[in-house]
Amino acid sequence: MNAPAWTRERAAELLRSPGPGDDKYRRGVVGLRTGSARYPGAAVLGVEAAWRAGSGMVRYVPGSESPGARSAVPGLAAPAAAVLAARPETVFGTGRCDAWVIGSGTDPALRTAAEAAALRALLRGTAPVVVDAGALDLVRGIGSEHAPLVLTPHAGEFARLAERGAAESGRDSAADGAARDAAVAELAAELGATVLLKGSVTRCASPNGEVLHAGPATPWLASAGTGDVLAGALGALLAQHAEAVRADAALPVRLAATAAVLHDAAARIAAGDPEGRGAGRPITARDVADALPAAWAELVGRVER
Ligand SMILES: NC(=O)C1=CN([C@@H]2O[C@H](COP(=O)(O)OP(=O)(O)OC[C@H]3O[C@@H](n4cnc5c(N)ncnc54)[C@H](O)[C@@H]3O)[C@@H](O)[C@H]2O)[C@@H](O)CC1
Ligand SMILES: Nc1ncnc2c1ncn2[C@@H]1O[C@H](COP(=O)(O)OP(=O)(O)O)[C@@H](O)[C@H]1O
Repeated sequence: MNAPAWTRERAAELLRSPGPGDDKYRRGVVGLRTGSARYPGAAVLGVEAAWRAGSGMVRYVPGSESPGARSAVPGLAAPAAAVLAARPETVFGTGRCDAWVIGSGTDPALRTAAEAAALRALLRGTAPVVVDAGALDLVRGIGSEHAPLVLTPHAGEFARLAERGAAESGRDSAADGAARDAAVAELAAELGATVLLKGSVTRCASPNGEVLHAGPATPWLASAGTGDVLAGALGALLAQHAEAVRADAALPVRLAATAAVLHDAAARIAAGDPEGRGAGRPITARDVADALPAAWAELVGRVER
């Protein structure tokens, strides 16, 4: 049986617009502990997307790196400086957060013990956490008491996490779609976490076996950094619904699929590819983040395409 497609209409129902009783805190505070000396750009992309997907406040907390951590290029700005330059609205340092994004732009091989402990504390907290890229390996072994988690692996990361061969979880094809759905649902059940497997079709599974499809997305999305944008946007949506997420175990998988639909809608606008079949023009991850507000308006029906 095919998993249901998460439609634009269903996604729009979860895009929460502010009302007169809102303030920046009530609208949702998202914290990002992402990026590194090696990958400062990933921090910028996630922060940008978190703002552009409707957060009331975005906090950025640089991870602690060993003194020997090397940037990819000597003299490259540290992630916090890059975030500040790109988005001065961002609030730096710790404070109350309704949801977290961790792992984007980090390499587990370079992680310090102090950083691992700080990330495990978030994973064992109460605020929902988007677990991306270099933090995915921390999920195994945190125990059964943990925050609502949404893991966002690409196919290579999924294969490592699920301890499967890449061929089993790699490229999208209709023939093995059902097997891939089953593999994503199995991992979600095993880890007690929502799993969002990125690809042309993004597959989202809840621990209780619900699987939703978003896409196929515009193939222009297959570009470095767009996953960092997705993680930031998903963090924003989780922060906006954080209280409901703690009460309703079915919500994270729907928010994950909503983030994927919003992300694709932004990429289609940026690329000039409304049908999502590869018409239009090349885009960058930053273009996708910049188009999130227009995609939001399009989904909630405030503007024509
Ligand atoms: N501007 C930036 O700072 C950017 C930083 N990035 C960060 O770079 C780090 C490394 O991420 P990567 O994904 O490149 O490397 P990884 O080391 O996680 O995975 C790449 C390996 O997985 C395999 N693979 C299989 N299926 C794949 C798929 N569908 N997509 C990608 N790889 C697949 C590749 O062949 C390759 O061997 C992450 O922390 C990521 O967040 C990237 O997001 C790119 C942009
Ligand atoms: N062929 C494709 N068609 C449409 N979208 C794709 C395709 N391949 C990848 N994507 C999307 O592009 C994004 C890539 O994310 P990811 O692999 O994490 O990249 P990065 O780590 O460089 O940010 C995901 O949202 C994924 O769903």
